[in-house]
Amino acid sequence: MAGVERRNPGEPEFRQAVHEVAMDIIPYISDKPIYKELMILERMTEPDRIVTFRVVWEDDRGSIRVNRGFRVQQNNAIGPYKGGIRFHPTVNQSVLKFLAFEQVFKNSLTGLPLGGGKGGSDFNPKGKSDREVMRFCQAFMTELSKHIGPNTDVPAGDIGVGAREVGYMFGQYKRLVNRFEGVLTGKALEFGGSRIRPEATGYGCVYMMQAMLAHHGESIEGRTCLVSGSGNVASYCAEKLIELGAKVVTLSDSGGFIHDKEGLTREKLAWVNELKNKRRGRIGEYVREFGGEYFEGERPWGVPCDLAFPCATQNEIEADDAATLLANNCRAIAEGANMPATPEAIKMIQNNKNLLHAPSKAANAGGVAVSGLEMSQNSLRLQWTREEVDQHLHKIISTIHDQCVEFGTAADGHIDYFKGANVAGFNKVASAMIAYGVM
Ligand SMILES: NC(=O)C1=CN([C@@H]2O[C@H](COP(=O)(O)OP(=O)(O)OC[C@H]3O[C@@H](n4cnc5c(N)ncnc54)[C@H](O)[C@@H]3O)[C@@H](O)[C@H]2O)C=CC1
Ligand SMILES: O=C(O)CCC(=O)C(=O)O
Repeated sequence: MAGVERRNPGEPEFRQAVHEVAMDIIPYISDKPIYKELMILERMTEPDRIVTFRVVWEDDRGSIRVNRGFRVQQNNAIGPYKGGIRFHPTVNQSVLKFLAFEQVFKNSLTGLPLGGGKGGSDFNPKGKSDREVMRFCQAFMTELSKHIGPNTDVPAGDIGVGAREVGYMFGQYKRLVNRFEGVLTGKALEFGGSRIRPEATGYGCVYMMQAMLAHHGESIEGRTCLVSGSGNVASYCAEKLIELGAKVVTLSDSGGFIHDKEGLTREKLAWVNELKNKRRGRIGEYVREFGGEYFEGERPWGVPCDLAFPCATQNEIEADDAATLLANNCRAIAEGANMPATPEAIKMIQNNKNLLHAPSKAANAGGVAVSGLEMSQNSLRLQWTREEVDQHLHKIISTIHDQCVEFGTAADGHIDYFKGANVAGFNKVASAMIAYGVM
C-alpha cells in the first residue's frame, strides 16, 4: 500500500479501491510465494495505460467549450478492456482509476473473457440540449476511436451515459472507421444491442440479493426495500423488486430522496423513467404527482427497511448511515452502484454478522456480463431472445454468488462476500498474468 500511495498522490478514490482489495488479497497470497515473487498484485494496481485528451465542442449559442476526456485501460490479461464511460462533472483520473481497477475483478467474476477499463469526461449533461449532447459525444468519440476496437477495448454506459449517448458515439465511430462492428455495448436493439442489457445491472443486483437470501433460507417477497438513485440501475432494480413482491419505498437523486410509504408501483416507476429520461427532471417532482415525502439534500438510509440497494454513486453510505441501517435491523445490502460504501461503513457492517453485504464487484456484475453477451451476439451476427439472455444472466449471477461462498466462508460459517469476490476475481487474472511471464 505504501508504494500505491506514493505513486498515486491525490487519488483518494483509487487508493480506497486498492486498499479494499489488498486487505483480502495480501493474507490470501501470504502462503503462495509465486504471486509475491512475480509482484502480481502490485502489477494489477498499475493501469496498462491511461489516455487523456481534449474534447472541443460548440454549444447552442455558438460558444466553444472545452472538456477533458479519459480512458483508463487497466488490465487485459483475460480479454479486451471492457467498462463503461461516465459523463459527470466530478469525473477525474482518481475516480476513473478506481472504477477501472474494480472492473478488472468484476469482469473476471463473470467468467467471460473480459479485461477491465473505464473512461469518461468531466462534461455535465445536466441542462444541455439534445444537440449539445450529440456534438459533445461526437467530439469525444473522434479522439477515443483511436484507442478502442472490438478486440481491443469495448466501452459502454455508466453515469450520464445511456442509450442516447451510446447511439451518438456508435454513429460517430462507424462514420470514422467505416466499419460496422461491436465496439460499444448498450447499443439499441436496431443496431446490434442485446435484449436485457438496459435492465441487466439492476436485475442482476436483485438476483444477487435473491441468491444471498436463498442461501440463508430467506426470500425477497414482502420485504421493505430502500433504493437510492433514479437512473438506469436504480429503476431496473426497483422494477425487479416490485415484480418479486417486495415493497420499494425510496428513490433519490443528487438533490434528495423521496419516501413513498405505500410503495412504488410499475406505473409510478414508468412515470419516474419518463421524468428522468425524457423530461430530465428532479426526483422531488414525484411527491407532487403521487404524494409521499421529499427530503431535500438527504439520503434514504434513515428509513427503516429490510433490504438496501445503493444504486446512485460512490461513497453514498457513510459510517453514520451504516450505523442507522444496523440500528434499524436491515438484513441485507446489495450494491448496485460502484463502491457505494466508505471503508468505515464497510468495517462497521462487517463487524455485525447479521447483515449480509454483497459488494458491487459481485452485485452489479450483471451489467457487464450482458455486455459480454452483447459482444458474443455481435460476433455471431445474432440476437438472442429476452428469455435466453435472462437465463444466462441468472446463471452468471448464481455462479458469482457460489464463488463468493467458496472463497469467503470463514471457519465459523460466516460468509464475507467482499473477501469471496476479491479472491475469486483475483485468481483468474493472476493465473493469466503468471502464464504470460514478466511483462
Ligand atoms: N449502467 C450500468 O450498467 C452500470 C452502472 N453501475 C454503477 O451504478 C451507479 C449508477 O449508474 P447508472 O444508473 O448507470 O447512472 P445514471 O446516470 O443512469 O443514474 C445515476 C443516478 O445517480 C444519481 N446520482 C449521481 N450522483 C449522485 C450523488 N452525488 N448523490 C446522489 N445521487 C446521485 C443520479 O441522480 C441518478 O439518479 C454508478 O455507480 C455506476 O458506476 C455499475 C455497473 C453497471
Ligand atoms: O457494460 C459494461 O461494459 C460496463 C459496465 C460498467 O461500467 C460497470 O460494470 O461498472
